[in-house]
Amino acid sequence: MHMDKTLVEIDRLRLDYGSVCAVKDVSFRMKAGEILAVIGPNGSGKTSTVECVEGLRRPTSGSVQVFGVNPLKNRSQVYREMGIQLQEAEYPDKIKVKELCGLFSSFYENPADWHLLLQQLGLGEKAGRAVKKLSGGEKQRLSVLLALLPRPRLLILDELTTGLDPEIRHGLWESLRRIKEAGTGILLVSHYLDEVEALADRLLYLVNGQQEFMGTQEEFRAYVKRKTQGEGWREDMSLEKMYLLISPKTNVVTMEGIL
Ligand SMILES: Nc1ncnc2c1ncn2[C@@H]1O[C@H](COP(=O)(O)OP(=O)(O)OP(=O)(O)O)[C@@H](O)[C@H]1O
Repeated sequence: MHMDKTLVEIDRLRLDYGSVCAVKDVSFRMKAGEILAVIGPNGSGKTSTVECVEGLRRPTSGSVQVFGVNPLKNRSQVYREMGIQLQEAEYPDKIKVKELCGLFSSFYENPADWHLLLQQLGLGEKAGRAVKKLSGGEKQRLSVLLALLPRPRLLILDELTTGLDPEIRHGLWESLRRIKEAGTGILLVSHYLDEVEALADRLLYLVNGQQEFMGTQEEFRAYVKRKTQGEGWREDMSLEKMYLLISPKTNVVTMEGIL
């Protein structure tokens, strides 16, 4: 296994979209066999950061290395060992689940067994169904399956379990733990902090493109306690409660003036 290997190394990443600075000064390393969760409010730069890792965006400054190379310049090499969960992929109207699995498998030299993955993800019965006709949760699971086909060393998941029922969510978490134990690094973008709490070894917390915190869940606990100076603090707080305690307050819509 590649347990001791650095998978991702980001140094002082900055990404501007014209006059908008989406990512300001982000630096971290990610190792094989760890789950790193990227958290933060809407628009805080999570997807932009991850897209730099995927080699889809050119950093304005700073450097990004994946498997020791620049993912922008070596995309095909990197993609052989990177699995990306595509959120809003459009597929031909009539393509069936099994056809899509076969097609994606043909991209890789040694793909994972998609028949087995279909069973494991509870999609065994849907092999002959048109992808367009799957439910939201089924499409979501199919996107995870496609990301696993390259037997990735690095798996990138954006909003993994949106729209999934509790049983399937928990089943997926268990699968991810096994995948991690086998040495795959998982970069997880999520607003579901119960999911992050259950899975992540380390957290990258972004606010306005700035890296506010990077460290383990234990370290995050200490960080929140320090930052709030104990105000509103409780020792048994969930990650979500801690997050709410320190997150920038946004306007709350009330029904006054609407009704
Ligand atoms: N293609 C683009 N062109 C211009 N601005 C963009 C573009 N993509 C993102 N942005 C802006 O960059 C900032 C960061 O966006 P990004 O999508 O990385 O945030 P995010 O943390 O992933 O948000 P969310 O939680 O809503 O998915 C936001 O202000 C967003 O409006």
